[in-house]
Amino acid sequence: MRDMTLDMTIPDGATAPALLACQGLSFDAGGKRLINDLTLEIRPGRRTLVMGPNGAGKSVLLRLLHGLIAPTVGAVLWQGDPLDRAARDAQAMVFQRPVMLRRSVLANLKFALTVRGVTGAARAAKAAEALELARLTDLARRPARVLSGGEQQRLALARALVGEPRLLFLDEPTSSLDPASTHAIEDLINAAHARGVSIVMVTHDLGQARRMGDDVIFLQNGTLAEDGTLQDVLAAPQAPSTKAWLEGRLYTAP
Ligand SMILES: Nc1ncnc2c1ncn2[C@@H]1O[C@H](COP(=O)(O)OP(=O)(O)OP(=O)(O)O)[C@@H](O)[C@H]1O
Repeated sequence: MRDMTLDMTIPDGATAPALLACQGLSFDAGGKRLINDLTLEIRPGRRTLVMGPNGAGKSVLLRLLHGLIAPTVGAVLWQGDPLDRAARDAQAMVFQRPVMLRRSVLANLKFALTVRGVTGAARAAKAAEALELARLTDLARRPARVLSGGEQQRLALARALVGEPRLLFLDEPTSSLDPASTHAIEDLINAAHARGVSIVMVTHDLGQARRMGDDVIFLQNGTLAEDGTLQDVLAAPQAPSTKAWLEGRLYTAP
């Protein structure tokens, strides 16, 4: 895992240049425009939440930002340059339902390290450290697929973090977990954030948003309804759709 001393060099995300940015980003599929003319920035050292109603395009946006799908119009920039292999290697993504190798917990972690070129004693040490961090040491030899949902998600996070990403995408990582497992995942995410990992997370959970969010991006029908600091947006939402969503109402365009 990352050296704690690195924390001292992390710039204040509120003023630092964007880690990720896009301008006029659009994505079409199935004859529909799913993401429409999005311009936004992800700032380093921040926990950015992506929120909005079902079908707003949150998952599609995450896949675009992570380079899993290519935009129809526009480009995603990583520190000002087009997304390339090196930029993608500096990122990781955890999905709502993690996909595990049909091998042990430890083997899943070792595989992730091997893919990143970490082998031998360094791999063993990093895998052990990740097991400890995710509180999975006692389950190291268990087949990953028999773990509970919460344990699997802790493993998915540990597996994402062994690559020491600078940016971690999370797509509703706790939506199928109970409160205790949710807190364990939130603790892991916050520990990574404290070590300097920037976070972009989709969530529907306002309580989680209040616990975890620095910035927020609100989507509505593939369009940016509103973005800003979470505090500002929660205190005084500007877009009617954001206001309706926060009040638990169905938004109908005027
Ligand atoms: N490859 C695709 N082809 C056609 N339509 C797609 C494709 N991928 C996503 N969609 C559609 O795009 C819309 C946005 O999907 P997306 O999964 O991003 O929504 P979301 O905001 O993450 O929703 P939820 O909160 O329900 O997870 C949906 O209507 C979905 O059916």
